[in-house]
Amino acid sequence: MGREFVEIFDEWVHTYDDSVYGKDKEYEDVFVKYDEILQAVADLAISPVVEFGVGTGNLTEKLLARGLQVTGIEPNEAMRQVTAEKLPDLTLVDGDFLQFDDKIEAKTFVSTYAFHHLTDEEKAQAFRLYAEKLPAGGKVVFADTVFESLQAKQQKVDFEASRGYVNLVEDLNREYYTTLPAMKELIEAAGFSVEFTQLNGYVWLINATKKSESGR
Ligand SMILES: C[S@@+](CC[C@H](N)C(=O)[O-])C[C@H]1O[C@@H](n2cnc3c(N)ncnc32)[C@H](O)[C@@H]1O
Repeated sequence: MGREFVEIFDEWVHTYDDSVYGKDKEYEDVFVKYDEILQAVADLAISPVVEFGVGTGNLTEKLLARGLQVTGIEPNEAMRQVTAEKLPDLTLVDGDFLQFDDKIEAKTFVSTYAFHHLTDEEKAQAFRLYAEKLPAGGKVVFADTVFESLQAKQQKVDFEASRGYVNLVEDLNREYYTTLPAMKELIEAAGFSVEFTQLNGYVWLINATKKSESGR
Protein backbone atom coordinates (compact mmCIF):
# COMPACT_ATOMS: atom_id res chain seq x y z
CA MET A 1 0.00 0.00 0.00
CA GLY A 2 1.17 3.53 -0.75
CA ARG A 3 3.54 2.15 -3.36
CA GLU A 4 1.76 3.42 -6.47
CA PHE A 5 4.43 6.07 -7.19
CA VAL A 6 7.51 3.93 -6.55
CA GLU A 7 8.22 3.24 -10.25
CA ILE A 8 8.52 6.97 -11.03
CA PHE A 9 11.88 6.75 -9.27
CA ASP A 10 13.24 4.08 -11.70
CA GLU A 11 13.82 6.99 -14.09
CA TRP A 12 14.28 9.87 -11.64
CA VAL A 13 17.07 8.03 -9.77
CA HIS A 14 19.58 9.07 -12.48
CA THR A 15 18.93 12.82 -12.16
CA TYR A 16 17.47 13.07 -8.64
CA ASP A 17 20.54 14.70 -7.08
CA ASP A 18 20.61 17.27 -9.93
CA SER A 19 16.96 18.10 -9.17
CA VAL A 20 17.50 18.63 -5.46
CA TYR A 21 20.46 20.92 -6.07
CA GLY A 22 18.52 23.25 -8.39
CA LYS A 23 19.29 21.92 -11.88
CA ASP A 24 15.60 21.18 -12.61
CA LYS A 25 13.99 24.63 -12.98
CA GLU A 26 10.46 23.32 -12.31
CA TYR A 27 11.44 21.83 -8.93
CA GLU A 28 13.80 24.63 -7.86
CA ASP A 29 11.32 26.16 -5.38
CA VAL A 30 10.41 22.75 -3.93
CA PHE A 31 14.06 22.06 -3.13
CA VAL A 32 15.08 25.55 -1.92
CA LYS A 33 17.26 25.10 1.23
CA TYR A 34 17.32 21.32 0.66
CA ASP A 35 20.41 20.74 2.82
CA GLU A 36 19.04 22.87 5.69
CA ILE A 37 15.74 20.99 5.52
CA LEU A 38 17.47 17.62 5.82
CA GLN A 39 19.69 18.95 8.61
CA ALA A 40 16.65 20.24 10.55
CA VAL A 41 15.19 16.72 10.48
CA ALA A 42 18.50 15.06 11.39
CA ASP A 43 19.02 17.47 14.32
CA LEU A 44 15.73 16.42 15.96
CA ALA A 45 16.28 12.66 15.67
CA ILE A 46 17.18 10.44 18.62
CA SER A 47 18.78 7.02 18.15
CA PRO A 48 17.87 4.41 16.99
CA VAL A 49 16.38 5.92 13.85
CA VAL A 50 14.28 4.39 11.07
CA GLU A 51 14.27 6.39 7.83
CA PHE A 52 11.54 5.91 5.20
CA GLY A 53 11.99 6.72 1.49
CA VAL A 54 15.77 7.01 1.74
CA GLY A 55 16.16 7.82 -1.99
CA THR A 56 19.79 8.64 -2.75
CA GLY A 57 20.72 8.73 0.94
CA ASN A 58 21.15 12.47 1.45
CA LEU A 59 19.26 12.61 4.77
CA THR A 60 20.88 9.34 5.81
CA GLU A 61 24.34 10.89 5.48
CA LYS A 62 23.35 13.70 7.86
CA LEU A 63 21.92 11.23 10.40
CA LEU A 64 25.07 9.11 10.25
CA ALA A 65 27.25 12.22 10.61
CA ARG A 66 25.52 12.81 13.97
CA GLY A 67 26.55 9.31 15.05
CA LEU A 68 22.98 7.98 15.09
CA GLN A 69 22.13 4.33 14.46
CA VAL A 70 20.04 4.27 11.25
CA THR A 71 18.01 1.66 9.40
CA GLY A 72 16.95 2.75 5.92
CA ILE A 73 13.68 1.58 4.37
CA GLU A 74 13.23 2.16 0.64
CA PRO A 75 10.76 0.44 -1.73
CA ASN A 76 12.54 1.36 -4.99
CA GLU A 77 15.25 -1.11 -5.96
CA ALA A 78 17.21 1.34 -8.15
CA MET A 79 17.33 3.84 -5.26
CA ARG A 80 18.49 1.07 -2.90
CA GLN A 81 21.32 0.19 -5.30
CA VAL A 82 22.56 3.79 -5.60
CA THR A 83 22.47 4.32 -1.85
CA ALA A 84 24.07 0.96 -1.03
CA GLU A 85 27.02 1.99 -3.22
CA LYS A 86 27.26 5.40 -1.52
CA LEU A 87 26.81 4.08 2.03
CA PRO A 88 27.99 0.45 2.04
CA ASP A 89 27.75 0.07 5.83
CA LEU A 90 24.12 1.21 6.05
CA THR A 91 21.40 -1.33 6.87
CA LEU A 92 19.05 -0.66 3.95
CA VAL A 93 16.00 -2.83 3.33
CA ASP A 94 12.94 -3.09 1.12
CA GLY A 95 9.78 -1.78 2.78
CA ASP A 96 7.59 1.28 2.97
CA PHE A 97 5.84 3.62 5.43
CA LEU A 98 3.31 0.94 6.34
CA GLN A 99 5.13 -2.33 5.83
CA PHE A 100 8.54 -2.96 7.32
CA ASP A 101 10.31 -5.52 9.45
CA ASP A 102 8.53 -5.69 12.81
CA LYS A 103 11.74 -6.33 14.72
CA ILE A 104 13.44 -3.04 13.81
CA GLU A 105 13.84 -0.85 16.92
CA ALA A 106 13.14 2.88 16.71
CA LYS A 107 12.97 5.92 18.95
CA THR A 108 12.55 8.16 15.90
CA PHE A 109 10.95 7.67 12.49
CA VAL A 110 12.22 10.19 9.94
CA SER A 111 11.52 10.99 6.31
CA THR A 112 11.95 13.83 3.83
CA TYR A 113 10.03 14.53 0.60
CA ALA A 114 8.15 11.20 0.69
CA PHE A 115 5.11 11.11 3.04
CA HIS A 116 2.84 12.59 0.34
CA HIS A 117 2.93 9.20 -1.40
CA LEU A 118 0.33 8.04 1.12
CA THR A 119 -3.35 9.01 1.04
CA ASP A 120 -4.57 10.81 4.16
CA GLU A 121 -6.18 7.59 5.41
CA GLU A 122 -2.84 5.80 4.93
CA LYS A 123 -1.03 8.66 6.68
CA ALA A 124 -3.38 8.21 9.66
CA GLN A 125 -2.75 4.45 9.60
CA ALA A 126 1.02 5.10 9.55
CA PHE A 127 0.88 7.35 12.63
CA ARG A 128 -1.23 4.78 14.50
CA LEU A 129 1.42 2.17 13.65
CA TYR A 130 4.26 4.46 14.83
CA ALA A 131 2.37 5.16 18.08
CA GLU A 132 2.27 1.40 18.72
CA LYS A 133 5.98 0.99 18.07
CA LEU A 134 7.43 4.06 19.81
CA PRO A 135 8.01 4.54 23.54
CA ALA A 136 6.48 7.64 25.20
CA GLY A 137 8.62 10.59 24.12
CA GLY A 138 9.52 8.80 20.87
CA LYS A 139 9.47 10.97 17.76
CA VAL A 140 8.27 11.16 14.18
CA VAL A 141 10.14 13.90 12.31
CA PHE A 142 9.12 14.38 8.69
CA ALA A 143 9.66 17.19 6.19
CA ASP A 144 7.38 17.30 3.18
CA THR A 145 5.18 19.49 1.02
CA VAL A 146 2.03 20.47 2.90
CA PHE A 147 -0.38 23.33 2.16
CA GLU A 148 -2.05 25.66 4.66
CA SER A 149 -5.44 25.01 3.02
CA LEU A 150 -6.95 23.52 -0.14
CA GLN A 151 -7.30 27.07 -1.44
CA ALA A 152 -3.58 27.71 -0.87
CA LYS A 153 -2.81 24.48 -2.74
CA GLN A 154 -4.95 25.50 -5.70
CA GLN A 155 -3.28 28.93 -5.78
CA LYS A 156 0.13 27.25 -5.96
CA VAL A 157 -1.02 24.88 -8.73
CA ASP A 158 -2.44 27.82 -10.70
CA PHE A 159 0.78 29.79 -10.24
CA GLU A 160 2.97 26.90 -11.42
CA ALA A 161 0.63 26.32 -14.40
CA SER A 162 0.89 30.03 -15.29
CA ARG A 163 4.65 29.70 -15.65
CA GLY A 164 4.32 26.53 -17.74
CA TYR A 165 5.69 24.05 -15.18
CA VAL A 166 3.63 21.13 -16.51
CA ASN A 167 5.58 18.34 -14.82
CA LEU A 168 5.34 19.96 -11.40
CA VAL A 169 1.63 20.68 -11.88
CA GLU A 170 1.03 17.06 -12.88
CA ASP A 171 2.90 15.90 -9.76
CA LEU A 172 0.94 18.26 -7.45
CA ASN A 173 -2.35 16.99 -8.88
CA ARG A 174 -1.36 13.31 -8.98
CA GLU A 175 0.08 12.68 -5.49
CA TYR A 176 -1.50 13.10 -2.06
CA TYR A 177 -0.28 16.50 -0.85
CA THR A 178 -2.41 17.36 2.13
CA THR A 179 -3.20 20.38 4.31
CA LEU A 180 -1.83 21.37 7.72
CA PRO A 181 -5.23 21.02 9.49
CA ALA A 182 -5.71 17.49 8.07
CA MET A 183 -2.15 16.49 9.00
CA LYS A 184 -2.50 17.94 12.53
CA GLU A 185 -5.77 16.11 13.13
CA LEU A 186 -4.51 12.69 12.05
CA ILE A 187 -1.27 13.02 14.03
CA GLU A 188 -2.99 14.15 17.25
CA ALA A 189 -5.66 11.42 16.87
CA ALA A 190 -2.85 8.83 16.95
CA GLY A 191 -1.62 10.13 20.34
CA PHE A 192 1.13 12.59 19.40
CA SER A 193 1.70 16.27 20.09
CA VAL A 194 2.94 18.06 16.97
CA GLU A 195 4.61 21.28 15.88
CA PHE A 196 4.83 22.53 12.29
CA THR A 197 7.50 24.91 10.96
CA GLN A 198 7.58 26.22 7.41
CA LEU A 199 10.98 25.62 5.79
CA ASN A 200 10.40 26.92 2.23
CA GLY A 201 7.44 27.78 -0.02
CA TYR A 202 6.44 24.10 -0.17
CA VAL A 203 8.01 22.16 2.66
CA TRP A 204 7.03 22.07 6.34
CA LEU A 205 8.85 20.39 9.21
CA ILE A 206 6.53 18.03 11.08
CA ASN A 207 7.89 17.43 14.59
CA ALA A 208 5.67 14.92 16.43
CA THR A 209 6.27 13.48 19.89
CA LYS A 210 4.40 10.49 21.30
CA LYS A 211 2.52 11.37 24.47
CA SER A 212 2.65 9.18 27.56
CA GLU A 213 -0.31 6.84 28.24
CA SER A 214 -1.82 9.52 30.50
CA GLY A 215 -1.76 11.92 27.53
CA ARG A 216 0.88 14.31 28.96
C1 LIG B 1 11.33 12.47 -3.62
S1 LIG B 1 12.20 11.04 -3.08
C2 LIG B 1 12.91 11.60 -1.55
C3 LIG B 1 14.25 10.98 -1.27
C4 LIG B 1 14.98 11.50 -0.02
N1 LIG B 1 14.25 11.19 1.17
C5 LIG B 1 15.23 12.98 -0.10
O1 LIG B 1 14.77 13.71 0.78
O2 LIG B 1 15.90 13.42 -1.05
C6 LIG B 1 10.90 9.98 -2.50
C7 LIG B 1 11.38 8.59 -2.11
O3 LIG B 1 10.27 7.93 -1.44
C8 LIG B 1 10.20 6.61 -1.93
N2 LIG B 1 8.82 6.12 -1.76
C9 LIG B 1 7.80 6.10 -2.65
N3 LIG B 1 6.70 5.54 -2.10
C10 LIG B 1 7.03 5.20 -0.83
C11 LIG B 1 6.35 4.55 0.25
N4 LIG B 1 5.07 4.18 0.13
N5 LIG B 1 7.01 4.33 1.41
C12 LIG B 1 8.29 4.72 1.56
N6 LIG B 1 9.00 5.33 0.56
C13 LIG B 1 8.38 5.57 -0.61
C14 LIG B 1 10.67 6.69 -3.38
O4 LIG B 1 11.07 5.44 -3.89
C15 LIG B 1 11.79 7.71 -3.27
O5 LIG B 1 13.01 7.10 -2.99
